[in-house]
Amino acid sequence: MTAKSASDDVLIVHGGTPLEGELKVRGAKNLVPKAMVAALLGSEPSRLRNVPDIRDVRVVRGLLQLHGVTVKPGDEPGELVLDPSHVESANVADIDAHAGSSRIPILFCGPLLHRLGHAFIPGLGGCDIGGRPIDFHFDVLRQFGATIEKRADGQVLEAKQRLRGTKIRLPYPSVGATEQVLLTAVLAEGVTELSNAAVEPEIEDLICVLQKMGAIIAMDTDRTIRITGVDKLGGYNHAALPDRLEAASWASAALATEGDVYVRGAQQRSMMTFLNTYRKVGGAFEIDDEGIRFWHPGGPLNAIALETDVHPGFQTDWQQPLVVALTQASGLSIVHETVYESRLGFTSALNQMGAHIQLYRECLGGTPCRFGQRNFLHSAVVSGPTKLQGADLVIPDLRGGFSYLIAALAAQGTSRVHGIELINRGYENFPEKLGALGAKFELPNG
Ligand SMILES: CC(=O)N[C@H]1[C@@H](OP(=O)(O)OP(=O)(O)OC[C@H]2O[C@@H](n3ccc(=O)[nH]c3=O)[C@H](O)[C@@H]2O)O[C@H](CO)[C@@H](O)[C@@H]1O
Ligand SMILES: C=C(OP(=O)(O)O)C(=O)O
Repeated sequence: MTAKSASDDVLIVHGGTPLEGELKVRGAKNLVPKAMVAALLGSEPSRLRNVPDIRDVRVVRGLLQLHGVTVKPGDEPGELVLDPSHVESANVADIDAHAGSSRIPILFCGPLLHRLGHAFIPGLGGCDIGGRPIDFHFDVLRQFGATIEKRADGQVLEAKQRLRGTKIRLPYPSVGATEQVLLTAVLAEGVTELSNAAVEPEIEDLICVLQKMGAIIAMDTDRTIRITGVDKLGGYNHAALPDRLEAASWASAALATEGDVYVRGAQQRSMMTFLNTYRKVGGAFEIDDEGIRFWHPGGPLNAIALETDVHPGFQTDWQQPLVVALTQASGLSIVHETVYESRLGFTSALNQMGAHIQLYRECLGGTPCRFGQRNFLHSAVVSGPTKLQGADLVIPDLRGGFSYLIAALAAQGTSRVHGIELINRGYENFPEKLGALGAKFELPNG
């Protein structure tokens, strides 16, 4: 931590007050930037509604503008109008400067190859929760007919002729690689068959966007997606699905602080697995047409065994916030992280606050995963309940950061949470939302 980040980017939290009240979640961080990239494929303007003001959206907006797309606010709040009539090459140094902390630049490959015949992809950002290779992406792009040249500052891709549909089997149902295939196959010549695809709700919503543009995409029940390439796509008018990851984060905060929070926009369908787990832990919820109320019903919480997985399993981005609530459950909880090999490092700071969390290299869940026997501390035993005490915390990644906020809110005493700018990557206006829920905090430089 530099002296600058220590003093400029800090939230001082006075813990011990239950979060109570209402907030609204808008469009999903893991859909909105991708729908914005999809607009590049169209020959007409697109309208995207329910767009949150988060850093990943700002990064993609900047990258689209660098490539000649005009991006303007629409008539209603949270609406963007994206006009791709004049797509052009961008200066490599500018792309590098704009790519920032996001992983989305990799998804520009297919659309830029279709529009310009070439693309430059800078080094990627995103959360530091594992190696996060992009080998699947480049393997599939080569199968479509692209050539890829690795350079020190990024990758240069070229399509000498129209990309061709192909038959692909992903080694693992990667969200990003599935989106890469979708965004490339829709304008490729002929049919693409993708098996072992990811089927997260955000992917289904991206498919809805592409279908509105004129794409032909069929989803089978066995993780197979068939795309019939078309010659031209139009624009879309779409309201992004709400952010189920943010909704679950606030639900976990309600549980850990013994609070009661209504999350307007939260949807049962995309959160079913989370809701089942929440109920097993002892959290209460009530669903209506506008959102979901989450609360701690009093009494002890239950320890559980939890394994993260691809959809429809327990989403890995739900894991870190819920672990804070598990420190308040009676008994031993087991957490097996099977999506990212290094997503449990954030627990050491929770231990400094008084939690008892022990990490293991073994697969402690029921299913052996890719990380077993490979020296990754990817399983945890959480022993609770433990009282948490305020501490000085440095945010390691997006969800880890929100977890530290929850821990600081649940703890006795005062915490200083450093590096809160990272949270802006995926949580819109979180200080305002905390304020509306009655949290006691100061933003000394805000
Ligand atoms: C912007 C966005 O939507 N981010 C989400 C997306 O990330 P992202 O799309 O990066 O995640 P992936 O689903 O691709 O990654 C899953 C696993 O596949 C591995 N892998 C992936 C690609 C590849 O080329 N090679 C490879 O080995 C990764 O290292 C990881 O272990 O899905 C993740 C899993 O639901 C979520 O946690 C992220 O919030
Ligand atoms: C891991 C995450 O995002 P990203 O893929 O953008 O790093 C996340 O949202 O928790």
